[in-house]
Amino acid sequence: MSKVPPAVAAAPDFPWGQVQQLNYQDANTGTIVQACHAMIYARTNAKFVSQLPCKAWVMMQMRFDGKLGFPGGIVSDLAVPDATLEEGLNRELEEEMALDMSRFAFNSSHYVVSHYCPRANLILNFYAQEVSEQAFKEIELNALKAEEYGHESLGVIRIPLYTLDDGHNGFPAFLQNQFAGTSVLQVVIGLVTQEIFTLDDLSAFSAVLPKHHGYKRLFEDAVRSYKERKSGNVAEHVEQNDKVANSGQSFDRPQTVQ
Ligand SMILES: O=c1[nH]cnc2c1ncn2[C@@H]1O[C@H](COP(=O)(O)OP(=O)(O)O)[C@@H](O)[C@H]1O
Repeated sequence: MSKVPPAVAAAPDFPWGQVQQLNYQDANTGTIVQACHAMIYARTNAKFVSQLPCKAWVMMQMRFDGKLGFPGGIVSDLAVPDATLEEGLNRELEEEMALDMSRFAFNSSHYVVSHYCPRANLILNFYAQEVSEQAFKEIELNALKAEEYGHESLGVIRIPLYTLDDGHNGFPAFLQNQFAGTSVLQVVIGLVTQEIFTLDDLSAFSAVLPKHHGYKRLFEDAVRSYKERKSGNVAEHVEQNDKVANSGQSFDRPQTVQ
């Protein structure tokens, strides 16, 4: 029988201070390893134990490594060399969650933000898609039938977006889990850009949000550039259903978005 390795201390925090935001074009034309992750959510009037408004159902998953993350994965080992990020994301979601591509395929209109992490030499792209409550429940149930269920993914979860009377249990306690990659940053960016939480709502959780250098700036930059892009007030351009293929250009100096 193999010996169980001793438990080691928690992995160091994600190096927020080094992480840079990229614009969509730079992310989509890079040759650096890319990962895409997706937030699927439904707005709801449902209440937790008939009392606390849930605001929305937002899906994450328990990963094989014991951390929470959004469904998705590495996409730059694309089976089809010129495939777009969204094609890679959709392939991952089909494998990981058996997501029905005839109804819920992601495209560039769902794009939210990209971050480059020099330490891992990895670009992390983030998408969000709203579905109906009914569709959300179907997606949850269907995820149990996915090829990777029980391997890469140990099951989808809903984020508890309410706070219990003690002021800690619910969302504040949830934020104290361990999160893969940039996913805790993506949680707050997703909630605010998708207008599930306002900035005021979020400020109530400041005591339990990461305090590390760079984290707050990354959050603010992401929200600002998302809003500018959606209002059409920015040079960066993400057209629905466009086909920006990996161009094979080198990509050694990612640019931050101003
Ligand atoms: O939800 C997420 N958001 C942002 N980064 C993540 C998330 N989940 C995993 N990561 C990071 O992305 C990288 C690839 O992740 P993942 O394990 O999903 O891909 P893979 O299953 O294709 O290997 C890892 O470095 C991990 O830290």
